[in-house]
Amino acid sequence: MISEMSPIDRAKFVAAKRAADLVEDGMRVGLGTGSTAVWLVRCLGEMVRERGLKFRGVPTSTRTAELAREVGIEVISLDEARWLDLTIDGADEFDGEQNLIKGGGGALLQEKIVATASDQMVVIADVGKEVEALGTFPLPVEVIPFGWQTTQALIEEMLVSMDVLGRQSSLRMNGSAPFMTDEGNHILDLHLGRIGNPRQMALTLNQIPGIVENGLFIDICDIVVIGYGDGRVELRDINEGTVEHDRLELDETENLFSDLAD
Ligand SMILES: O=C(CO)[C@H](O)[C@H](O)COP(=O)(O)O
Repeated sequence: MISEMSPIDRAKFVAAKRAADLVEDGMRVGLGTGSTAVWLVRCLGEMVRERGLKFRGVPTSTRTAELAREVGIEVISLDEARWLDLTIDGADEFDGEQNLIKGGGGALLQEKIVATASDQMVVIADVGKEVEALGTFPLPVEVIPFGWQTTQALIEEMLVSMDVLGRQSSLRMNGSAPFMTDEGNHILDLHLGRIGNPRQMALTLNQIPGIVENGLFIDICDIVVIGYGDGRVELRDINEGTVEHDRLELDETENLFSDLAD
């Protein structure tokens, strides 16, 4: 029931629900990873089952692929799709230019490949993800396991040369073992505090051997759909320069939530 949802979950849900309405018959759609993306996939599954929506989804992780199949979405690989109409995904942070930090769920590599192969990337996020400058959320960097400590040392040296204040990094763990991505890599989380020049940071990081990809998404996101705990939704389109306001009626949301929770 909606009353049992925390404001943050409600905010994630309404953003996901609004973004699901952007999916049209015949589209090839990238499906993100994370708790907000879970709502998206459930909403889309409901639209497939109840309204006969016909689209094909390209998941950005094995978790999302499993859920998508479970809710009745036709799943194809990126190579089958080749190019996508739309990707809808969550984010850990977004700034006023719609640059992002992603990878909190460890799926940044597939997420970046899929988003880059899309005509449009739509981010769904609760309002708490908006920041003035990226970097409060630790920046995830995917590294290959071979020599990861050397890669970590090179990253820390690079941060010193870039005069970045926060230079600490930590290997992401899953219990007592290093976290493994879908590609069998590790994640280093960089505790930077504030990233003054995200574009330069993204380019410089990717020049270090051993780094597969970093979680900075620069100039990739076209639309951000921001959800609020009271059911309000704001849709910002950076290319069109438009801002649209909407509100999901809580009764409607409540019904959807209890249906989808089943
Ligand atoms: O980048 C991601 C996964 O790699 C997620 O999109 C990001 O972590 C946001 O997750 P959530 O919707 O659970 O807050």
